[in-house]
Amino acid sequence: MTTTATVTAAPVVGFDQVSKVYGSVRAVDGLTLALHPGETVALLGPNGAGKSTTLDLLLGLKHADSGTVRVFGTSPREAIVAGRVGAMLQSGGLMDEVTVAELVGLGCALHPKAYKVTDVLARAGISQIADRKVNKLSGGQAQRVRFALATAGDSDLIVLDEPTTGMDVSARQAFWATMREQADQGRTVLFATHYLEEADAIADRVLVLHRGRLLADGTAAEIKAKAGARRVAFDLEGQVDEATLRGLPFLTSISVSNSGPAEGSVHTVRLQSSDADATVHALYGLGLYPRNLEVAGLGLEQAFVAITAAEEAKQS
Ligand SMILES: Nc1ncnc2c1ncn2[C@@H]1O[C@H](COP(=O)(O)OP(=O)(O)OP(=O)(O)O)[C@@H](O)[C@H]1O
Repeated sequence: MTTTATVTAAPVVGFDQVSKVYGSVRAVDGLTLALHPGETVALLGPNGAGKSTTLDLLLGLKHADSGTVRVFGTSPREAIVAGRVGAMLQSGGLMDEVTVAELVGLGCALHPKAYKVTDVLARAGISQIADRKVNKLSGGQAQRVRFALATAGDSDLIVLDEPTTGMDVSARQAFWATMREQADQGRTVLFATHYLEEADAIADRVLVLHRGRLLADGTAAEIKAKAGARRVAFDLEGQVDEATLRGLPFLTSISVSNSGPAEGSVHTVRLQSSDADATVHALYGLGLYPRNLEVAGLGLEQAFVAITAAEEAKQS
């Protein structure tokens, strides 16, 4: 992978024991992490986990109560003034009474390493609405304008807070194709999302935040493995005693649905187990004959739910 980022010893982003407190809420709690050049990193976490606060700290929009935030080895403000960071935040921030072209033109004018306005509009897929007033845009179009502002110049780090919320499927695909190009040119991309399939498909690295702390940090495959559980699915013919199935060892969840042509003829069982081999062994031990048996790892979404639920259980 080529890199346009200046090679320095400092990471692209460095958080060292960073905390941010609102009253009694520790939105970010002793967070330490480093992002490296060329990485595409997804920031995941349930509502209120501290994702937006983390991005605001990184962009210098909020200040840490303790710890240090460095961006390219400098303060966030210095990095932004130098044009090294492009950002797309969740909502607000678009001036109403200007056209799309005027607003993007302003974004370009403010960027020390700006691209041509027409190129920025084209890349974000908004050339055709360039003359439209910003307050007349649909939600998905407004997101594209925010994306255009985040890519108005040649930044080394692009920060995106829930960038595809409100975009339709094709807009979302086009958005990620553009983002991939940015990453392939060596830029570091950090995005917060609730769409776990996007994180799975796009990110080289996934950070899971929970109550302001880093709960997991690795590739999507590592996060899935960390959840430890596997999915098992099979069909059972004839009458099924659900209570017996619920007694299988190592289950973390189970659902039984009627899937045959006649009521009660075939049941499809889907379960999660922390030891799938032992669960399946016990199933045969009950004298049952599972058909169409499938054993698979967890998807990122299921792994995320399992990891955060386990942490909730530990803390309560
Ligand atoms: N300005 C504020 N004043 C008080 N509390 C705040 C403020 N901003 C955030 N919080 C609280 O800090 C915690 C973290 O919020 P944050 O918005 O960073 O989470 P998030 O992970 O981005 O959530 P979401 O997925 O819902 O966008 C939440 O409990 C939130 O209520």
